[in-house]
Amino acid sequence: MGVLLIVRHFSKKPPNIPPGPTYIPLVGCVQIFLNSLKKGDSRIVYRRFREKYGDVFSFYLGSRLIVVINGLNNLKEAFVKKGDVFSDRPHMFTIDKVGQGRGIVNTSGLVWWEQRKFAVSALRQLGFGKTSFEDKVHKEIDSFLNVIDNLNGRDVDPKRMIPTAISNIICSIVFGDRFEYDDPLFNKFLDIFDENLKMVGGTSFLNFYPLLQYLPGDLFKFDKVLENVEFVQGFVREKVEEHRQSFNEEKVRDFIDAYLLELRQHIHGSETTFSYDQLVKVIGDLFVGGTETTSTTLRWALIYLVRHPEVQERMFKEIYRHLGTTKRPHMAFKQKLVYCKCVTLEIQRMADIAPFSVPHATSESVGFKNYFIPKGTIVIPNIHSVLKDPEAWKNPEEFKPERFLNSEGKIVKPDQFIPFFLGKRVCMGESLAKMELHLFLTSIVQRYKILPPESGELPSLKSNPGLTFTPQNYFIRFVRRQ
Ligand code: HEM
Repeated sequence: MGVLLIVRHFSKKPPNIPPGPTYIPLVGCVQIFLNSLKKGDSRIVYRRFREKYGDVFSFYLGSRLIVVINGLNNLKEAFVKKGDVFSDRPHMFTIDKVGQGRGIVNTSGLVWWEQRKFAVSALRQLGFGKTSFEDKVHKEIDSFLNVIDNLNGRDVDPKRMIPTAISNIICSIVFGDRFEYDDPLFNKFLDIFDENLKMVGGTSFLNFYPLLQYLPGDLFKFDKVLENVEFVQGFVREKVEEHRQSFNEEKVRDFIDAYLLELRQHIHGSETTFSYDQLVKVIGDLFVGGTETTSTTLRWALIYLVRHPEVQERMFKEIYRHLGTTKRPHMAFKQKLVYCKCVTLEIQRMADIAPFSVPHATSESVGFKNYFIPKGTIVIPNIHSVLKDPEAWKNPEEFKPERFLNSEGKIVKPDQFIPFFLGKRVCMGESLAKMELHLFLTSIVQRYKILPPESGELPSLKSNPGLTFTPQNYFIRFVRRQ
């Protein structure tokens, strides 16, 4: 009888929620469950559901209601027009354990608002994404090109060297320092990030079937994830302590100093969300947000370039015409490199690395498109439905940088170009990411031809679904231009 009552309780749907597939109480939608189990590509499942149930559909996983929103206008209506309601993060077992209600990426309400507002303003003051910041990126590009030079055109999998360069840029903003490529601690750091990104997909079952946490052993590797997070936080805490010892409020060196200064201003004030523990989480968020995304995009970029030598040559000709082979491709020249800009845009559209953004949640019950969405519902923005919308992009699966050029040779960027998403949670690192992508790609193409490996095997376009959609491992060669 008790079991029947529990099952009845969990089978009761709120009235008028968006349509969707049937589900088994406590298990949820079987298709989604099986797809998660075999780590399948949700883009395909969601496309089928959209065809059947419309632009706004819902399903259950475990006993959690999930709503998926498709199409640019609907995304704007939810995340911009009704952004106050659609911008929370969901409470979930793993996120709450890892995030502990701190930082930016996984928080909501006052903590999110204060920490994000401060971080955006501090990063801007430190020159984030501005021309004054460029030198730091160029310095990292120099080291990166050095590593490539030393390969002498041998086969290489760029999987490690790209995140090394990109995370070093975040290091220089946050810690005021960078690491050498062979620094053992830094490499351990990168290994741990890698390991956690691989394991985090498996842990998501705990969010929908929380009773699984009581199984003996570390079946979902979640204890290992927490151990890794603790290691990284320990390292960050040490850096914060070093900064505290040498802090001089007249000379703000980096993000940690900026935060320490802010903390001082709150010492005698009223209640505040600023604290050392918050700082450690915010730094973690800047690393996770700023490393994996840009690195993955660059790894995809090399794949598209090696598969499209004609695009490389057209980029090189444009760079050569304006800069020759030795002048650095500074941001000041970006406006001249119109075709190169189109290539970067098309790479981001095609790579579609965060097809479902980061899950949102409703902060209160809300009416949307004649449906009812209860408070605390998980909401997934389907960015993929917009970046590959056939009504906005002709032959959306075709790699075609010229699609961004109008008949006068000027760049036109349709509203559907939303790889950084939109609304209140829009990516905080957009300006830095754009700078990094432009400078890395133009610097690489200016100096090398990117070729398939000796075996001639072209890198695959298949992706590994995960937190971001990453390419499969591949080898290429960088051969210096004469
Ligand atoms: C090509 C590179 C990048 C892409 C495609 C990208 C994309 C995104 C997307 C889709 C979101 C989620 C928005 C949402 O919650 O709906 C996001 C959030 C975020 N991004 Fe990026 N990002 C990139 C680079 C960066 C960089 C370089 C940083 C550096 C600091 C960064 C920091 C963040 C942070 C902190 C958030 C969380 C914002 C919040 O929750 O309020 N991202 N990004």
